[in-house]
Amino acid sequence: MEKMQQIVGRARAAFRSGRSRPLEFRIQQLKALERMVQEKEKEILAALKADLNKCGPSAYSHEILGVLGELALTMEKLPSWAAPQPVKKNLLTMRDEAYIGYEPLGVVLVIGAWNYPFVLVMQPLIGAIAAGNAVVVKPSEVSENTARLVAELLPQYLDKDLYAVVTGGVPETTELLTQRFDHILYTGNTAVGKIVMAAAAKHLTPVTPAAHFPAPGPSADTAAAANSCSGSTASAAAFQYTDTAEQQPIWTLLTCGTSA
Ligand SMILES: NC(=O)c1ccc[n+]([C@@H]2O[C@H](COP(=O)([O-])OP(=O)(O)OC[C@H]3O[C@@H](n4cnc5c(N)ncnc54)[C@H](O)[C@@H]3O)[C@@H](O)[C@H]2O)c1
Ligand SMILES: CCCCCCCCCCCCC/C=C/C=O
Repeated sequence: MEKMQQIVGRARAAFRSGRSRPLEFRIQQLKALERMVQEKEKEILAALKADLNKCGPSAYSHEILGVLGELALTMEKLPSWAAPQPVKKNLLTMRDEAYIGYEPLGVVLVIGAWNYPFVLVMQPLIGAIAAGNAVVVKPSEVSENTARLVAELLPQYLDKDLYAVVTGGVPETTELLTQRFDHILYTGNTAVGKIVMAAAAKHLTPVTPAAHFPAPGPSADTAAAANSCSGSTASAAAFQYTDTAEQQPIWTLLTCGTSA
């Protein structure tokens, strides 16, 4: 495994080149991601089946439609989301052009969890690309087939330097977290959430956690049960919670406003 410093350094250098910023580039990368999900749907579903025995309508709607829906919405709305917002002038600014302009933050780390292993890395990735950031994606090692597939596919469709994938488990995530990121999007249990936030604090990096269901690490059995083909109370409840409380447009978290 390439040293984390090199991976993050390459993403930062690519971000500094400025090429992730133009709206046309961001939309082109999102289109490539859409093409990836459409062309590799069978492989994605096979990985979910191998990891979690997840299949049928539950796998398709959450992990494929969920991602395609996010992509379609983001590509449609991005021009208006990214446009400068005029602000009211006052005596001091009346001779100025006053507006809020949205800027990307830099290099964003996305840490995913095992139970929705594809959608939980793809949705934050979509938001981070849309906002013009470079991204390092760390899929959950527990769903190893999906993690391997994400690592194999993303470089085939996206800018390799701007958007990197790191696979592996606790040692790799620990090493990755020694690096400075400009924002971290973490999904997982609360105990690891505290580790992630403590590591981020050393660099004053803000973290957006999605860790509201404290849970012990899964066994193969619990993973399979929670995501069985027939569905389960556990996965339905998780979906409902997320649907009502967490489907926020992440891009708003990943940009900072500046006003003239
Ligand atoms: N709110 C939501 O949207 C949402 C969505 C999905 C899952 N969840 C929560 O996440 C839980 C599943 O999370 P999990 O933690 O079991 O998933 P997990 O075991 O897949 O771990 C999540 C990530 O943390 C990393 N990690 C694990 N131990 C670490 C350590 N010591 N140091 C640094 N990184 C470490 C892993 O590499 C992985 O990428 C669910 O049961 C639920 O509670 C919440
Ligand atoms: C036509 C229906 C499309 C629905 C797509 C929604 C996709 C959302 C997937 C959410 C997955 C989040 C899981 C959270 C788990 C918490 O433990």
